[in-house]
Parts: sequence; structure tokens; C-alpha cells
Amino acid sequence: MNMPHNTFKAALKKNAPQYGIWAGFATGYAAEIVATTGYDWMLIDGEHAPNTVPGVLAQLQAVAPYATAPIVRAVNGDASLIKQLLDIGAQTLMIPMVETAEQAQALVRAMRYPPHGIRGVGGGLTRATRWDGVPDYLATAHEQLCLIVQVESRLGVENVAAIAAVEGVDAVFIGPADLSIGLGHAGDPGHPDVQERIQYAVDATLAAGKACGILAPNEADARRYQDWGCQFIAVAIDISLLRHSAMATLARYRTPATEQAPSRTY
Ligand SMILES: O=C(O)C(=O)C[C@H](O)[C@@H](O)CO
Repeated sequence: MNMPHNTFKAALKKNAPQYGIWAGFATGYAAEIVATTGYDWMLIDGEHAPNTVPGVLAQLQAVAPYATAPIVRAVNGDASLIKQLLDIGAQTLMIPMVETAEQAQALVRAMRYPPHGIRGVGGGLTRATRWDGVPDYLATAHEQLCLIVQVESRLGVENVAAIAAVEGVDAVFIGPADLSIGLGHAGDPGHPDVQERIQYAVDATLAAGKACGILAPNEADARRYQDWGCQFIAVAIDISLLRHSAMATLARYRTPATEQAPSRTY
């Protein structure tokens, strides 16, 4: 059995834009619905959505038949958690709040087997190896694994060039919400101070030869960040899509008939 091909990692190397969606419902059923919609990638959010390792596994299994590539965001960079997420078959990990090159190096080591790292061997117990069905997994696993580090603090942006330069870091993902609150502009990622730091981080990441991503559910933001060079952009959040659509639908009926435009003209 061949090792599953990491289409997201391959697409990053082609420098093609990759549009993603944040998946926050934390169930396999909802994740599968998202995976049918044609986005290039989806983020299974283990930081802010109520996900457990078995819950992430269910979502990975649910989306496996589809072309949308799953990225799993861990709640933190704990090496034991990284080991579990890799063992259940996550191939692309996003780790929040990386602030130094040393932290990034530790994450790379957590994703690699000795002598290049500290990942423990799960062998035939793990979905990653397809229960020992993938030949040579130990020697080749790193080829299909992808590490995205999140830069989302003042210190992280100051160190972004060194973080991006770490061998084994495939991409940097900017977190506008955390960055804006960290810079004293809570809830205002559009503030010029925040925008300046975002553009600086994008430039430094690209200069290091790595891909840069960002969350931008607002279309104007997404298009600007793409112009700046962001290659993978989360342009939607599934929970927000449901909520906004539900409210907009209800509002059409709640609005008094006299205020509504006529539905038919003769
Ligand atoms: O800082 C950010 O922005 C992120 O990391 C994304 C957030 O966690 C959140 O806004 C996702 O909905």
C-alpha cells in the first residue's frame, strides 16, 4: 500500500493559490459535508473547536475520500500530542503561537524519527502506517508530512524570518485575530499597525523561500493578502457560514411585508 500523498504539501511547492475553509463543528459528519464543497484544504481546528484526538480521527476518516486536504491545528506544540495526531494519520499540522526559531526547531523534531527527531514509533498500531501496510514508513514519512507554524504575536513577527528559515518548516500561517489583540488593537486586524506587521511577516516568509497563509473570511482582506503573496488563504469559516445564512434567511421573513421589495412585478 502506498503512503497517502499529501496534496496540500505538493500544491505549496507548485506555488498555486490554495483556498481553504475553517472547519469548527468538530464532527465527522459536518467535516464530510465541508469536504464535498470543493475547497483546496480545510482546517480541523483542535485549538478553539471542541476537538479530541478520537474526534479528529473521525474527521480525518470522514474526509479521506475527498480531494479537500485536511490540515489539523493542534491546541499547542506539545510533542506527545503531535505524536498522537501524526499516528492517527494527520499529515499536515498547524501549530499555534510559535514565537522563536527554537520553538520551530522543536516542532520539526517532534515530527521526525531519530536521529532527526524524537517521534516515537507506533508501527502497526497506527493509521499513519495503515497498520504496517505502508512499506518503509519510518524512512519516508517525513516526505509527506507538512509543518505549518502560526505566527500571531508581536514577538513571533519580530522573529518570523528566523522561524521561516528553519529547515522542516514548510509554511508560516499568520493569525490576524491574535496578532491584533497582541498589538493592542483587539478585534481590529485592519488597523494600520496590524496590517504593517502582517505585510512584514508575509514578506519575510516569502524571502525565506517558504509559503505563507492567513485567515481572511472578508473577501477584500483575502484578495489583498493574496496580492501581497499569501498562497493559502482560509476564506471561510463553516460555523460563520451557517450562522450568517440562517440569520439572513430568517430576517427575510421577520421583516414586515411593507418593507420588503415585491417578490413579483407585473
Ligand atoms: O489569530 C487568528 O486569527 C487565528 O489563529 C484564527 C482564530 O483562532 C480564529 O479567529 C478562528 O476562527
